[in-house]
Amino acid sequence: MKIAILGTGNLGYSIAMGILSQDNFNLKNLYLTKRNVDSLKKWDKLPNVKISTDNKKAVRFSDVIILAVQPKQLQGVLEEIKPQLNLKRHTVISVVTGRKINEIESIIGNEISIIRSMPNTAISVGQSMTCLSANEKGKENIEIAKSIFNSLGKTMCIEERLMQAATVICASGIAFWMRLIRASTQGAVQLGFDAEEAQELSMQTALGAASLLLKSGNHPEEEIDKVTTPNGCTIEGLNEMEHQGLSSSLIKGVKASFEKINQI
Ligand SMILES: NC(=O)C1=CN([C@@H]2O[C@H](COP(=O)(O)OP(=O)(O)OC[C@H]3O[C@@H](n4cnc5c(N)ncnc54)[C@H](OP(=O)(O)O)[C@@H]3O)[C@@H](O)[C@H]2O)C=CC1
Ligand SMILES: O=C(O)[C@@H]1CCC=N1
Repeated sequence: MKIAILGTGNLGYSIAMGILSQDNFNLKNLYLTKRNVDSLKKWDKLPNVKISTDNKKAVRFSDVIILAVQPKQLQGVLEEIKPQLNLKRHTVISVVTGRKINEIESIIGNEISIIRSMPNTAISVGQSMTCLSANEKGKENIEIAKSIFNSLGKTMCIEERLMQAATVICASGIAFWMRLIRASTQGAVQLGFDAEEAQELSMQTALGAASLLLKSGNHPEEEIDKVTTPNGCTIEGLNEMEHQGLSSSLIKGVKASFEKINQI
């Protein structure tokens, strides 16, 4: 596969990390662009990686174009690469928040494959939850996007109207879960663990909770019932958390994030 990432910032870099660290990724060429390429220099010597400021050249040498610039930068990049795009050859994948497929089509046309994708930064370690939706032409090439993102985590094809919600739950969501892990770590330190031990306990417990639900297919409350011994310490802690608004504050945070995304 010949892939270009236009805008190798936080997310683009994470995608590149994921691609380059997968042994079985079918990669022929990875073109990485940004305006100041200093932060990408460490990859300069890899035989199948090209670092450049030249978006047009990156498009000419690639089949799959991943757009990972900030929302306000997208229009300029699309206008710049439009003359290089080949309707039959290229698949354009945008990870840009809040920019709809029809906005992209209004610049590069609707005869080219356009896929909107929402991964998260765990893509760097092959554990992203990535949502995908496509324009009519892109539906023919959705397997290309699936094969990229399935090798870097899991994918779900969704209706485009849900893409903003997916951004909050999965892309912003990773920050929400990190903050919960940090809060649990702080609790563990208060109970006597040193910081490093505390973080390890929190991280593995979070991983265990998610793995248990994924593998068993059970509802969280079914698993919670197995932990809450009657009159025990777990229900005491859980109820206090709920009195303080744990679920409510999470839901309100998700809603606030969703309201903001519609203004981006
Ligand atoms: N960060 C995240 O976790 C997630 C981000 N997203 C979305 O992904 C996109 C990127 O986000 P993020 O990585 O955080 O942002 P960054 O600002 O870190 O990355 C954007 C990159 O684009 C580069 N860039 C800007 N203009 C151009 C240009 N004309 N040509 C080539 N490169 C350019 C910038 O580098 P330079 O200035 O050197 O050119 C920068 O490295 C955004 O739309 C964001 O909403 C989606 C999901 C998760
Ligand atoms: O915070 C943001 O706007 C972007 C989108 C999701 C993650 N980062």
